Amino acid sequence: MRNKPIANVNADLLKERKNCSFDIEELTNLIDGGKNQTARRREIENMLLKNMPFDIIPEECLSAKEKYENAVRKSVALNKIGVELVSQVTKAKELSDLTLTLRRVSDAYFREVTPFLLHLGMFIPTILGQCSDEQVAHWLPLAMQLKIIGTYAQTELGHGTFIRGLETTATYDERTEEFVLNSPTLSSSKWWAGGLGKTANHCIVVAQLYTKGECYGTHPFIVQIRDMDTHMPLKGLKVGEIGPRLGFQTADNGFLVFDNFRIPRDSLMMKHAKVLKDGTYVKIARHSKLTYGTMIFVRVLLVSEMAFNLSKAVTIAVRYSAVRRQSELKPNEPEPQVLDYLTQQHKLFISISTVYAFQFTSNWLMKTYHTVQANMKHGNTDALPELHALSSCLKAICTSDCSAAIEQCRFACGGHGYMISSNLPSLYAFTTATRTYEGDYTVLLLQTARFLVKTWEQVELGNAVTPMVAYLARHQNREAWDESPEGIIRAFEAIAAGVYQTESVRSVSFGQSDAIKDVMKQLSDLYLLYWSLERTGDLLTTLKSTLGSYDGRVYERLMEEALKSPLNQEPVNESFHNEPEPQVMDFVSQQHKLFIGIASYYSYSMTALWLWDILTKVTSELGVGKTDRLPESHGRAVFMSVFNSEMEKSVSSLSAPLQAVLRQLVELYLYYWTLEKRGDLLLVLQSTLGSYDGRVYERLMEEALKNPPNKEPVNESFHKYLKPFIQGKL
Ligand SMILES: CCC/C=C/C(=O)SCCNC(=O)CCNC(=O)[C@H](O)C(C)(C)COP(=O)([O-])OP(=O)([O-])OC[C@H]1O[C@@H](n2cnc3c(N)ncnc32)[C@H](O)[C@@H]1OP(=O)([O-])[O-]
Ligand SMILES: Cc1cc2nc3c(=O)[nH]c(=O)nc-3n(C[C@H](O)[C@H](O)[C@H](O)COP(=O)(O)OP(=O)(O)OC[C@H]3O[C@@H](n4cnc5c(N)ncnc54)[C@H](O)[C@@H]3O)c2cc1C
Repeated sequence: MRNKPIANVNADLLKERKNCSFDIEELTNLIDGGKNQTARRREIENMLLKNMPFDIIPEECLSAKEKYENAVRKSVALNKIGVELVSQVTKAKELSDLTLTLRRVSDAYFREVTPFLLHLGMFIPTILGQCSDEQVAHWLPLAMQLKIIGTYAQTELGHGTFIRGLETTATYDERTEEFVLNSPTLSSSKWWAGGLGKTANHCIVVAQLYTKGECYGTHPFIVQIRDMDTHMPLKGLKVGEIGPRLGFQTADNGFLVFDNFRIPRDSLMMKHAKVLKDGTYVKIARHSKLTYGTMIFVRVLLVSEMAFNLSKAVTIAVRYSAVRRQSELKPNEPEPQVLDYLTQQHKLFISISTVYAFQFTSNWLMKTYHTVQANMKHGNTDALPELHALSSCLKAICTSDCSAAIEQCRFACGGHGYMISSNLPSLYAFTTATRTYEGDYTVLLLQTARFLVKTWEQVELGNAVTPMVAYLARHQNREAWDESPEGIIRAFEAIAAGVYQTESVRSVSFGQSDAIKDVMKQLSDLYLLYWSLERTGDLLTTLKSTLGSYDGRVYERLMEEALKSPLNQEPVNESFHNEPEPQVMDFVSQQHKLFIGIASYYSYSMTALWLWDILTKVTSELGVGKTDRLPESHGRAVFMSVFNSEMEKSVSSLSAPLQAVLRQLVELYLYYWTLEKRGDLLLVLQSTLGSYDGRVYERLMEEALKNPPNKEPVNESFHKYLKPFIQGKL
């Protein structure tokens, strides 16, 4: 693991490494958190790697059954050493460093994941976060020493996102002082829990708690599911593996069905609520969502997990790009390294800076998490809503960006990137799942939006808000976003970028050499510039805001808009009489994801027919242009115009309703891509720099003079605040 000299290193790689402008060891220390941490990490890694058995046949060449068995074999070997190491540690910081090192080694050890992932990642954290002190004293040593192996079964066939809709019931029977677990419907079957299929003998089960005929909502229970000796499922349970999936092949994700399965009263995890022997329900928590605590913890963890997984993918792709040579640029000269192509750098360098963005943000987020936890120990839950919003938003964005970036890394490796042995497909499969599990991307962004809207209301009322969202109250920033979902999301992206910038500057401000500082600054700038270019359309959008209009008629405009709402077009909504659960198809965000697929299908089929006739012409046209973006726009324009015209030709003989549907698809395709690429469109069409007459400087000045702040020589805030402040009278 240490940078030992290795024989037969590729000459191009050696050359690239010699060009490095900074000391690699210094950067390694920065990432690890200091020299001592680097040394300790290497010591543990070397010890583990020396003592662990390796694969004889590559994991990917085994059958599903063999893969699972091999994963258990390796997990046991790793955990045996892990338990030993953990038992030697006394300080909390050492334990957290060790746990991270074990997690990272485990990552290098398994191409897929260990079946113990949920035990370490959710079972133990839930014991810590949801059990009473006595329960922790009982369960934690058993779990830490792996005397029991647990998992976390919350999701059911019918519900993952909507936790309050879970159907598994835990009904208290005061005669026997037991809870009775039942799965009343097929859709209430627990589904997905990692390690449940074959490995775990204990399980945290989230179920609706009933006592004395009342339902008190979802609560976590700790439940033994298999015999400790025979490992057979206990009577009253149906348990198994859910079947092949994308990635997670060795995680043995499972299902679990209860049939009048009895568990003792103290199986209820009683930190936040308890049920007394006589069945009385006692609420302890000061915040109703404290039972969701493990999810927050894992969302926080995932930011650093994404940094790590992307760092692996981009290291693979950058090394390979240095080695790979392709195309003849000048006759009789060597083919260039693909890393030298600007387009290749465009694909890869953003991933490098993203790794640092995620890692610095993750360090900060973890600190914030611990601070909020410490406050909650003293009964103060004030910061929990913001932590929830922040961890939801950062989890959603980093998992989504990470899987997209890993896919870019794979593209950057051409055909060989498709090979399982490159590890890029496995990295992609693992990270793309993170976008869904522990809270779906869209759903978590909507949670954050909910928090931002509430904060915005406070800002409007002139009330104080927390420092993280204080920018909402500043006039200039208010103009940088609007109240649309994209605007709200963008505002939070701005926070993430801001954290990265301040944290990276803080982390490199002492100790580190100028060379490292320069590189970190470049990476930070790249990240900010990349995203401001990616989101040019958003940045250029006009305000479109009821709150930020020039004339300040905020309340009038809010009322006008409210009256336009379809909900206000009928005095009583039908949900008053009847409240069906919505189909996910009814969510506009879901339709946004799906309908473009239908429209694209028709667009591609129409264009394919047309393309067949004029293949040669199109091929030469697509060759025009020097960057990725122009041909992409060109290709899209071709799809749009062909789809539009060919569809018109072919629908004329169809019935009117079908014609209408097909025309809607054309419109959807055109509008979708207009919105997706509005940055490109606005840059081309509404630019001071790209006008037909080339009067760039004149136009820049004209635009500047139109700027409202230039309409008055001195702003009134000078008299109100700045002057008294300067004169010491404030
Ligand atoms: C290796 C693989 C491992 C994978 C494992 C898994 O996937 S395990 C399975 C992982 N599964 C998932 O991750 C499932 C994802 N689903 C969920 O997390 C939730 O069901 C939900 C958050 C979407 C909605 O929950 P809901 O319907 O109960 O809530 P609501 O929307 O009606 O909002 C009411 C209020 O509650 C607030 N609030 C909400 N959460 C929190 C919180 N944690 N803290 C603090 N506050 C929170 C919210 O802001 C709002 O506040 P306001 O505005 O009234 O002041
Ligand atoms: C690899 C993997 C491992 C997992 N491991 C575990 C585990 O160990 N334990 C466990 O309990 N669970 C586990 N899960 C389950 C996971 O937590 C859920 O799949 C996840 O929370 C999403 O829920 P869902 O599947 O019900 O999706 P749904 O909520 O049904 O989502 C379907 C679509 O509906 C949309 N949608 C849903 N609600 C809304 C809304 N309110 N507004 C707008 N759009 C909405 C979503 O955006 C999505 O596009 C795992 C899942 C995976 C993929």
